[in-house]
Amino acid sequence: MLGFPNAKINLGLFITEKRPDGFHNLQSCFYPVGWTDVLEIIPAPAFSFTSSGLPIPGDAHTNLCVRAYQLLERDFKLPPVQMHLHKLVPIGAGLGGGSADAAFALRLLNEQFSLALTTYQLEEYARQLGSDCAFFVENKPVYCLEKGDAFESINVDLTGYHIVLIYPNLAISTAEAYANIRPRQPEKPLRDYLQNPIETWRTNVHNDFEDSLFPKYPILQEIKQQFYRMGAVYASMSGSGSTIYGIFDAPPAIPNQFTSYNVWLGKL
Ligand SMILES: C[C@](O)(CO)[C@H](O)COP(=O)(O)OP(=O)(O)OC[C@H]1O[C@@H](n2ccc(N)nc2=O)[C@H](O)[C@@H]1O
Ligand SMILES: Nc1ncnc2c1ncn2[C@@H]1O[C@H](COP(=O)(O)OP(=O)(O)OP(=O)(O)O)[C@@H](O)[C@H]1O
Repeated sequence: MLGFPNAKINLGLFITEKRPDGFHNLQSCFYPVGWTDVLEIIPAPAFSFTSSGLPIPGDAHTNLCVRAYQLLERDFKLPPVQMHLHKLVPIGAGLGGGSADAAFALRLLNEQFSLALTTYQLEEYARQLGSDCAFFVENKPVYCLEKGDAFESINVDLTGYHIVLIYPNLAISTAEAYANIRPRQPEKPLRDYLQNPIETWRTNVHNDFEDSLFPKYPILQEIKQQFYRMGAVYASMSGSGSTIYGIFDAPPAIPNQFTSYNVWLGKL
């Protein structure tokens, strides 16, 4: 069985407080984008996991796809499988790539072996693998609260807009990015700003990670500014970085200065 675990972007990211468990409460809108990995899971005589494409740091035994299989194996008698992941979505990028792989592994195993898990049950498993992971079960635009794993519906539809994502070959660890954050309570909930037209977002739909990461990595701010010079209706960093995205009315020409970076262009 074949799946295409996709990236997400954050439309705004307010980090509101540090929690007693060490994690942070946040407000964000997660929005799926079409930059994908490829994940194949087929029944096999013995369990195996292999990957190709972008190198994934860490031992293959700890890959999130393997951890998804092991999590379900605790509760179900799963037959052995051969899993292959072709990695295309950059890592340490704020795009939730690893979380998407894990969620798609859960979804594919559920289907392949007719486990009959509901969306709610799949989300419960996904939460154990990462804060971003539960989003990829339903994989539709959603307003996120708490650790990024509690959802409310929101009326944000960017269908028809063009998007450019630039990963400037700079991996940022999520844990490290959170460690340098000073949480703040916003004047108004992010949801209120997102309900206004996208043309107004530039002034108040903010990613709080930009405040600590832009001074440290000036290239990130340069890309964002370049997107606005190119006519973006909205531009921002995604998640804990380092990917910067720009949303456009029409597909833009990519300046030469970006050709050495990992660039993805598509439609929302
Ligand atoms: C930055 C975001 O991508 C926003 O969408 C997510 O909050 C990150 O989610 P994620 O990559 O799934 O993160 P996890 O694998 O759950 O956690 C990695 C580390 O990030 C920190 N972390 C993560 C999520 C959160 N709400 N608060 C945190 O403080 C913790 O130090 C944690 O040990
Ligand atoms: N399938 C996978 N894809 C990517 N990283 C994985 C995967 N499985 C395990 N990992 C581990 O997770 C780490 C990346 O996590 P991290 O959360 O920083 O990046 P991300 O997947 O780009 O997501 P985000 O930055 O949005 O949180 C890697 O260094 C790697 O050790």
